[in-house]
Order: sequence, then structure tokens, then C-alpha cells
Amino acid sequence: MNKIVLMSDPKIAAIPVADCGEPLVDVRLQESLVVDSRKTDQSGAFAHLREGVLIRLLEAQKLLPDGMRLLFIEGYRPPALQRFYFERYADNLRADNPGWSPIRVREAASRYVSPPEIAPHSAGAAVDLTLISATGRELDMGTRVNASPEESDGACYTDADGVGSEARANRRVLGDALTAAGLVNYPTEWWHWSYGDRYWAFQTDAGSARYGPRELR
Ligand SMILES: C[C@@H](N)C(=O)N[C@H](C)C(=O)O
Ligand SMILES: [Zn+2]
Repeated sequence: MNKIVLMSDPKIAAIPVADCGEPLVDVRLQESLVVDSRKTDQSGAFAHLREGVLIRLLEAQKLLPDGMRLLFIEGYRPPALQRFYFERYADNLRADNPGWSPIRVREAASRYVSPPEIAPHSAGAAVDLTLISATGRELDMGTRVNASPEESDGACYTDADGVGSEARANRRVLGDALTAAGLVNYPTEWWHWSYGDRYWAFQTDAGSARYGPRELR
């Protein structure tokens, strides 16, 4: 396996953002996409994505085998919420590992939550999602969505060893469709995919990101 580049890596922060100004759109207006309610918030922020990301997601769904669909869980995340998630997770790691240096805490935290200044979700560029059957049953992906590396003993890594054959096959189906539609994966989380953000620019050698962090309105 290639060495994983974390979102905390200075190479990611060094990528320039040339925001194209594309709007954030509400994915719930698309009847063909099933939207899960677990991340619902008062303003509906969670259900927004940049238009270009949604278009690619719908393309990816068409590439799935018959009977499988995407289950959209979380898209846009306000910058203040991203900061809260990152700091809370880093605080927990610090408490559990009092000997760790600040750099080690930041790196370990960014396996699970992006540092707020990178934040693909706050750019409306990232989506957390999984696969469902025709009847709406979530398919076996080896861990729950949003299982941390600590909780899952690393099984949340997309290419983790020790994941059962059915889950491995399902991860591959999901990944093949999303990759063909132009999204990239964060290798520490099988459910996290993005298009147009800095991590996408890094993975695709695009030179700059199309979308940077912003407020919903
Ligand atoms: C917290 C998790 N669902 C997530 O979204 N992680 C990525 C790396 C992020 O914060 O962008
Ligand atoms: Zn994510």
C-alpha cells in the first residue's frame, strides 16, 4: 500500500484554492438520491454540496450494479462545527495519550477529522456515504460509517486488512463508481469522498482546489 498522506500534511495546506464560486445546492431536491437523517441539523446544512460534486455523485450512482444505491449521510459542514469536531477529538486523544507532542496529536486527529483550515466538508466538496440495497438496507462495509481508527482498530481504513470478503467487495463497488465519476477517497475512511477540494487536488495533481471552505449563506 502507498504511504497515506494525512490532511494534516503541510503538502495539503500548501495547495492553493482558486474557488470557482459554484453554489451549494440542497441534495434533498434530487429524488434519485436517498438522504439519511442521522446528521440532520436545523438549517439543513448537512444536505448541501457544491453543484459539481452532486452532479458527479449522481453519475456515480448510475454506475452501481442493479439493486444498489448510494446512501448520502453528510455533505456540507459549517467551519465552526468542523473546528468543534476537530478540537473535541484532539482533546480526547490528548487525554488518552498525555505524553504525545502537539504535532503527534494533530496528525492522529487528522486520521479521523480534517483540520479546520483544510476541511473538505466545509468547502461543500466532501460527502460521507455508503451503499444500500433496493429495499434500503445498509450493506456490509466492514465498519459503521464514522467508526474512528481507535474504535474500529483500523478497519475504517479503506484498504484495511482483516475486513471480511463481502465488505471488501462492497467497498470496491463503492470506490469504483465514485472514482469513475471523478471523486477521490480519504484512505483512512472508506466512506469519505470528495471532489474539487485540496485533498482532491493533491490526489489528482490538479495544481489548485476549485472549492475552499465557506459559510452556507
Ligand atoms: C468526522 C468524519 N466523518 C470526517 O468527515 N472526517 C473527514 C476527514 C473530515 O473531517 O473532513
Ligand atoms: Zn467526511
